[in-house]
Amino acid sequence: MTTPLVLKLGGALLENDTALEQLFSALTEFQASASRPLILVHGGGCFVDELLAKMNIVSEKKNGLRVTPKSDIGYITGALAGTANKVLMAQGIKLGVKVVGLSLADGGISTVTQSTAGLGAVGECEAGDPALLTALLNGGFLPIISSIGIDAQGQLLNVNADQAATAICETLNADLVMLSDVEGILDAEMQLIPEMNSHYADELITAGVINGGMEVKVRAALKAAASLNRDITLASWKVPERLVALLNGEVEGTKVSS
Ligand SMILES: Nc1ncnc2c1ncn2[C@@H]1O[C@H](COP(=O)(O)OP(=O)(O)O)[C@@H](O)[C@H]1O
Ligand SMILES: CC(=O)N[C@@H](CCC(=O)OP(=O)(O)O)C(=O)O
Repeated sequence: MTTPLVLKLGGALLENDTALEQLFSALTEFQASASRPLILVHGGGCFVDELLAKMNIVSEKKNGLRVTPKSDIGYITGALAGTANKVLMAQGIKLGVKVVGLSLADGGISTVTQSTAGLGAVGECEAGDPALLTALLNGGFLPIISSIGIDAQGQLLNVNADQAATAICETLNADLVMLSDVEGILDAEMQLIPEMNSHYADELITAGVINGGMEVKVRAALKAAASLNRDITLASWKVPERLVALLNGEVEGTKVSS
């Protein structure tokens, strides 16, 4: 099999039907021309925020990760493995793509354990068994994977979707492109940083220039870059006419290397 490509989708993209339609049409164009196995891993923090707000639940993040009381994990599972996953499947189905909706727990594609950082039902994930994904890719299916995991004790866990994408990338020894609301990592003057490595990232995190969700994303990208010995791309979904070129490896956004 040629090297698969894992594409992580996050941010407001999931709530933007026009942008999703443009993205899926770029994906079908890419698949037709590149004939390369493609896997989507998605977030949906925006759906979680909305649902919890409707339930009058105040949600807090620590260092970019959502504190997840056990009493909230059912709602969060519904928003991520339910709404977000099915919204993405719907876009694929409209274009005749053979989509399969999964979570990190399906077929052991990732091993998830509860975080010890005192965040409640939050999971940390590692590479798992590639068998299910390989079978689906060989069958011409497009796996769409949410970041809900289940640990060995059967607990549902909320995993950050950038970390989930990293684990799936490691499961398949794949390339990784992460699409977000920003064009890449920005410096203190809000200018795009084209290349990032671990030393520079540590410096910018210490200085507070990289924070919140981007800190989690950069650390996840650095981990994948080191374990797979390949560059990871962080880019924006907001320039649809550039998406096919981006998926074909043309330089966009920030390139993260170990
Ligand atoms: N140095 C930085 N460069 C770019 N974005 C940053 C930076 N530091 C913090 N951020 C924030 O991180 C966000 C991206 O992280 P996040 O919202 O978790 O993305 P996603 O939901 O796509 O995974 C940006 O929208 C921005 O608000
Ligand atoms: C533990 C943790 O922070 N989980 C995230 C999972 C969703 C996510 O990562 O969504 P985006 O990629 O759209 O930000 C959350 O609850 O928001």
